[in-house]
Amino acid sequence: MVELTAKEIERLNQAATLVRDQAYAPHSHFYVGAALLMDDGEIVVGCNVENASYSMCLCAERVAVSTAISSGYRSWRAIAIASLGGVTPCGACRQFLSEFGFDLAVVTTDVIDGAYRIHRLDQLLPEAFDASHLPGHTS
Ligand SMILES: O=c1ccn([C@H]2C[C@H](O)[C@@H](CO)O2)c(=O)[nH]1
Ligand SMILES: [Zn+2]
Repeated sequence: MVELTAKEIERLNQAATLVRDQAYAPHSHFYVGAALLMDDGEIVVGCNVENASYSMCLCAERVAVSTAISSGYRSWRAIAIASLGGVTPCGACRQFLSEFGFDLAVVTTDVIDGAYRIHRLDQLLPEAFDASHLPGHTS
């Protein structure tokens, strides 16, 4: 399991909770913030972005990952997700996150009282499909 210090967890939860205020969620009114902890200690955030064409809604986790990739990052140690109830990522986001490694700490935080749980991505996505299943893959 990725080791996180209490300070790192606090910084991540704060960043995820703060960016949640930027969420664009006029349809569901379910506001989510996500924060990724980079290997260099930087934090990259994202919030959910909804659309009147519901299937186009973007989850906070995928926005954060896409922002990190666009900023030149390729790996990170942890993600915190702040929401009402401290929900775990949807199936699509579990798959999206898994592209960058299964040894990821997933911190799910309830914005009401700050209570959080720490999971590991491979626990949230057992028997995952990944690049090793593709034809021509070696190793
Ligand atoms: O882990 C989650 C779960 C849901 N949502 C968003 C998607 C949609 O905008 C709204 C309701 O599903 O919440 C996230 O961003 N992350
Ligand atoms: Zn999702």
